[in-house]
Amino acid sequence: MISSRVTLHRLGLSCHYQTFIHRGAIPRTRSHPIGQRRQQRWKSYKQTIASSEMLRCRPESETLATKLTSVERQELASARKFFEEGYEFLYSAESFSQHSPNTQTPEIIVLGASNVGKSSFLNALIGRPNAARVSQKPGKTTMLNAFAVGPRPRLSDGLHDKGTSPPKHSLIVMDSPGYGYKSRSDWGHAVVEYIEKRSMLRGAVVLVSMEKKLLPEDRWILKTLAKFNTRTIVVVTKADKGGSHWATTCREQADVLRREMGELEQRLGNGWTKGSGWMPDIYVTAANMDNINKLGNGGGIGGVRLAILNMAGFNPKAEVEQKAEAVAYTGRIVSFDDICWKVAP
Ligand SMILES: Nc1nc2c(ncn2[C@@H]2O[C@H](COP(=O)(O)OP(=O)(O)OP(=O)(O)O)[C@@H](O)[C@H]2O)c(=O)[nH]1
Ligand SMILES: [Mg+2]
Repeated sequence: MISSRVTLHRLGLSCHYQTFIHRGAIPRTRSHPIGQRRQQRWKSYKQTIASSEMLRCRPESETLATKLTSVERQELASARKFFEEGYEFLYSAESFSQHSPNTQTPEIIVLGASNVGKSSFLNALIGRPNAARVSQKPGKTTMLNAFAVGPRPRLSDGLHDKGTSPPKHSLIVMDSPGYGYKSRSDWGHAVVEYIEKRSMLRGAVVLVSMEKKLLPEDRWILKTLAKFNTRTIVVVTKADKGGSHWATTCREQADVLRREMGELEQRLGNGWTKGSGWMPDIYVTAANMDNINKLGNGGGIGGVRLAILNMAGFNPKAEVEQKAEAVAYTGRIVSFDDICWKVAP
């Protein structure tokens, strides 16, 4: 077994050990030496996950946590600022016809089995532990719930619909009911119609629990996304439940997912390809994401924020790169502070 110190070293992570102890997040048993040893391992493991903003399984990569360049660090900070800027709950919809019309704001949808952590993920994304309701019992979210997030966009005249009030936020994130155990029987219809017809949908984030093997429903949702050529990011959740083998299990899970998406690409041949239809980097998140302050960043949520912004058409990278390298940029600059979205293709 890899010792905790080696694990930390290999992942290139900083140590937030003291912070955890002071916050009382970890019960301490001083008297029993074996108990102490076990506890020590657990602490190291928790801090390993908690202290990385960018936990992702990259194809052919040994490590899960990428050592960040200063540009990437700035991008992560920009993405965080975007998502934590503010949010508003918009509406709940049971069927496609109940969605509010939207011709301006990019949307993304969070999908996954019941209890996989979709609502917790949304809360972690926007840094608001209580925005979407979370429960230990499967079947908590029963409708598609729309949340507007991010800064107020500055729209040029051509982009703003006349006669409507301008949107207050730049992106809509749709929480969804889970499939599988305790889900509504007509779940599939409402979600498939949304994926097929929602014109402002820019992509989906599919959550898969590290605890479970890929479910038939996971395969089905990936196939549906592929069929309608919807850009897809996959996130493995609950990595904290994997014990000392969490990294290996996440990597194996990521390989299975990549193989599945690669086969769909071959079978459908409709342009849903690696890198543009489905993303080969698979992100890993972990632990108590419903309590953001306890964990700091909810595992690799930073990297997912960035991936979502790219998927939705925002481009914090251009701004960061331009600042970092101070080069003359002749293309269109999408500034983060004064964010506006790329014109839809
Ligand atoms: N250990 C651990 N628990 C998590 C994680 N993410 C979420 N949970 C817990 O998993 C349970 C389900 O979380 P939800 O966010 O409600 O899951 P959901 O996918 O929205 O569930 P439904 O709405 O019922 O489909 C809650 O008790 C969460 O606290 C995680 O990364 N690690
Ligand atoms: Mg939910």
